[in-house]
Amino acid sequence: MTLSIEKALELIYTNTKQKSIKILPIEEALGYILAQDIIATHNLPPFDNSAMDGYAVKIEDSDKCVNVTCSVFAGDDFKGELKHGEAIKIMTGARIPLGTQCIVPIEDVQECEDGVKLPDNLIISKHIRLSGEDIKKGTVLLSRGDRIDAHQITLLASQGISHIKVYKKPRVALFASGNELKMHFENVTDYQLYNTNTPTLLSRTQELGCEVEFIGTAIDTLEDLHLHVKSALDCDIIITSGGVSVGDADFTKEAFGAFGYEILFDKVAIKPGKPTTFGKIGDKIILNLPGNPMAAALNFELFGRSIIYAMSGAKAKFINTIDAKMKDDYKLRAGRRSLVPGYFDGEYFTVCEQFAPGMVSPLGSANAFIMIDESCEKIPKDSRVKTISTKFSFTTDTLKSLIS
Ligand SMILES: Nc1nc2c(c(=O)[nH]1)N[C@H]1C(S)=C(S)[C@@H](COP(=O)(O)OP(=O)(O)OC[C@H]3O[C@@H](n4cnc5c(N)ncnc54)[C@H](O)[C@@H]3O)O[C@H]1N2
Ligand code: MOO
Repeated sequence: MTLSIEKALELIYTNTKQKSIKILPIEEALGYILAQDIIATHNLPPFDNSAMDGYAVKIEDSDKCVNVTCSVFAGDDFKGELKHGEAIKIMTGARIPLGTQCIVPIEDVQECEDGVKLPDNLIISKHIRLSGEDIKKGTVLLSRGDRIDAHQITLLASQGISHIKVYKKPRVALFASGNELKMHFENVTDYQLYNTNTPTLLSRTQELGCEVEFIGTAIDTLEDLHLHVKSALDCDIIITSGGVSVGDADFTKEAFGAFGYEILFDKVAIKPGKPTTFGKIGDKIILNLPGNPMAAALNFELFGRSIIYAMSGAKAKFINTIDAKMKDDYKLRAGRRSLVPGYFDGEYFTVCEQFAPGMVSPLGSANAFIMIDESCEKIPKDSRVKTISTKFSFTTDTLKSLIS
């Protein structure tokens, strides 16, 4: 039965279990998904401090010449107290001396006989960074399901957190099938071509934070396919390409069948990508993509990416879109949801000049695609479309419609 994309994605999300957890030092946690909430254990800044190199002074000394008694540097444990008629020279980040009411930047004072002449417009608390104004002890800094990027590591380090609980990365096994295929490091003859799907999926799954195993390229025999399936079964997700159509050498589903393949869908109302197949062997998730390179790549972006997000433990596990305006009119044949690759420049979406399911060239220039509703025959220039990025990960914690 041919399934709608919505139903297919629902089956993916309901059948994919998230990974278990482990503990990692934060310097190794980049790209992982946090498996705990992080609560601030202390204020940041930890103490009131100066935002400027300048002078710690009292408001009532505005427009006066004051004596500079000493200097305080960041990292000093200065215990003295500021008195009327005095200034303490202070550096950015140094703890504010007791009795300070504001900081005057160095460039705002003039030298005078007894020290420095203060301006006449002093404002209470000016240039003082208050303890806790950035982070308050007890607040939730990061939540379970957040993806750890460089700036999340900033927050963790700011709290002196050395180890965190994360979800293990999904382990993906990849192989392609086809007698005509050779690896990029082999020689091809005039009736063969290079396997481009597996290197593509290998790179993309790595980009998406998976640990990846490249099993190889199978020839179109059940025996060789069985060998490849067996080698892939110790991973969490197996993604294949090719051999899912109705040709006499399309054995992929049959080969998985020998291992107890429970197929959850094997036809989707989408163009390209109709024969995309999804299912399980025990708790292993299987995605069989069509062989045609552009079809495989774009269908991976919908189904493969959703499997990875669902397994990753990420809170924002649903693909999200970015609105764009159509650069030009675009006409198409109605009847099936169509995936149309193109380039999103931040404002406009330009459809690739030429594309077809079996091509690789559109993948080089496209950075996004749009999924067009089956009822649509024309998208006018300047109309709004929802682009699905293939270069960035825009995700959301609520399921959104992806259809333009
Ligand atoms: N009678 C029908 N024929 C086809 C149908 C159909 O419904 N009825 N569907 C078509 C559609 S749609 C697709 S998509 C393809 C999918 O076929 P397979 O998944 O079985 O893929 P293959 O036949 O193995 O290969 C298709 C095409 O792609 C090239 N290919 C395959 N793998 C790779 C790879 N790893 N790297 C580069 N190129 C690859 C292969 O050489 C073929 O040209 O079936 C249609 N037929
Ligand atoms: O729909 Mo196939 O997946 O044309 O290329």
